[in-house]
Amino acid sequence: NPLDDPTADPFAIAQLAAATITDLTGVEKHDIALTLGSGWGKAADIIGETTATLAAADVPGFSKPALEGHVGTIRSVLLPNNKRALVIGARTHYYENHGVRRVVHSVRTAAATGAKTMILTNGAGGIKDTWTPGTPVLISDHLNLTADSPLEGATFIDLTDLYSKRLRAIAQSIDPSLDEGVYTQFRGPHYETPAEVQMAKIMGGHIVGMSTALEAIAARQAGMEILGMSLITNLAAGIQTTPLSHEEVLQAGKDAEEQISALLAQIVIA
Ligand SMILES: Nc1nc2[nH]c(I)nc2c(=O)[nH]1
Repeated sequence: NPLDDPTADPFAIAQLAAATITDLTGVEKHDIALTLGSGWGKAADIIGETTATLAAADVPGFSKPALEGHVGTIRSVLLPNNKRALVIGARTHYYENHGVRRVVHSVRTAAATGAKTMILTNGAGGIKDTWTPGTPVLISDHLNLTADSPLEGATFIDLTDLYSKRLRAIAQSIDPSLDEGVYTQFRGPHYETPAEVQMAKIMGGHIVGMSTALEAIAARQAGMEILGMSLITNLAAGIQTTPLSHEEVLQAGKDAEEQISALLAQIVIA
């Protein structure tokens, strides 16, 4: 992967990836980009008409996803409002240890295709005990516990309103029942101990996950407006009495797919 060369320029590789996407999809410019996390995969099918599906591995800087069941694709979707959505189903997680440049490459590539809005979705654990598995929540802010950043050098970037209040208001106008919470990105791949979940709670976190925060910082650096949404697929360790199971996580995502895909379909054209 060209991004594994420490002397490479990640922004040049994002431009190359964007040019490849334009060539392979025949679409000059994309207006909005979505990264679909666990449980959100179905959204791509219903937000509009997919006119091209690329294998992520065919686009410079992308690689085969580590999560089973996550087909590594990049899709160009024509929305009902004639805008173009780039749907990235090929997230690289920080826990794969390929470095933060690979984690945020999809966001930088989306920006290079012209997208001004970045929708970051994920599956996550819930700390609020009023949430049940299958509940989608808006991300209002984040706690970045990776001790890392996609920014290099003296790039001091403001992160206030990182998760756009304007886009959250649009989402809540579509579904007034949507709650919101602070997303805590842990490095993973292990889940948190109950004590670590309590630590996140004490620090003001409501959601625990292993993605999104670093991608959001890179999206802000690229000047994009960001909407983050988590599908609470399990209550975080210690919040619920039974131990976590990956199967439960996958099932909760499946059950919620219809509702959250319909929600996204309305948000992208709002
Ligand atoms: N860190 C963390 N990530 C997750 N992803 C999913 I799905 N559930 C969890 C969780 O409970 N903790």
